[in-house]
Amino acid sequence: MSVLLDVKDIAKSFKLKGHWYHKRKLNALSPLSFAIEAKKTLAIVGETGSGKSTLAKILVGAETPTTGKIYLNGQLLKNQHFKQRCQHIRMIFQDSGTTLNPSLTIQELLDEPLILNTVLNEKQRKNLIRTTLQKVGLLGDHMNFYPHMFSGGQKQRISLARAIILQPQVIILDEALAALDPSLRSQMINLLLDLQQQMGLAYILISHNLGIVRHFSDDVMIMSQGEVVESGKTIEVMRNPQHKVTQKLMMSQNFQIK
Ligand SMILES: Nc1ncnc2c1ncn2[C@@H]1O[C@H](COP(=O)(O)OP(=O)(O)OP(=O)(O)O)[C@@H](O)[C@H]1O
Repeated sequence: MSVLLDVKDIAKSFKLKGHWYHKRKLNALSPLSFAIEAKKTLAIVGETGSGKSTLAKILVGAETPTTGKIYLNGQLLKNQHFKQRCQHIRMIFQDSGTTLNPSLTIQELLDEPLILNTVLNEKQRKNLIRTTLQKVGLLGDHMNFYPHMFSGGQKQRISLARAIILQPQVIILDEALAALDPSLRSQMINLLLDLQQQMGLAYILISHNLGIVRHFSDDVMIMSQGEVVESGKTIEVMRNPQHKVTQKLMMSQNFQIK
């Protein structure tokens, strides 16, 4: 398998407010590199403030890295090409479902990215919206409904439909499964795994929950204070955690693999 997303030496520092002769900087991310293949999932785990969201924002183009480069299919992603970036790398948040604009129908919500990013006519867009809703386990006719007519789990599926409608290659799941109860969560994980195979997607899973990370990811990166302290195959890292941050995380969740 060849590399889909190649992240090389990405770092980020924020300038903090201060006197002009005493400007302070916060290093949110020290230079880090990783690569993901299609149909694979990389989990990013770390305590609060470890830099996970900053990294995710850089990947989707919402933050500019201080240094480093990102390649998708061998092509350098330019920071200013936001449209190209958001077509290929999409993000779903924990509360994505609740942020759906309540005054728009599902059809209008899913039509927005298509109008902005494609040259499809109205009929083609409507057909694509119908098939995308079916792909995420909803009905084509749900396009005429409003967000408040859906449950939390269904709203998360609508966010997923919005994320996949432009046929992206990478989806970042930022605690996207955290708010779901265990049975809805496993349904959503199975759906995500099916879509991964069908569409050749790579996932980046940001999660605090080591149970989800173990079930869902192939590889894991453990972060602390902006640095990757441990990384490797999820099962191997969890069987034999080397770094004290990983060990502490596992102990705090009473998590053990024999
Ligand atoms: N816009 C910003 N300006 C200044 N500092 C920032 C900014 N965004 C993030 N930071 C700082 O960068 C560091 C990393 O933050 P980040 O949100 O990436 O952590 P995180 O691992 O996602 O945490 P959480 O799990 O709580 O979301 C923190 O110290 C944070 O305060």
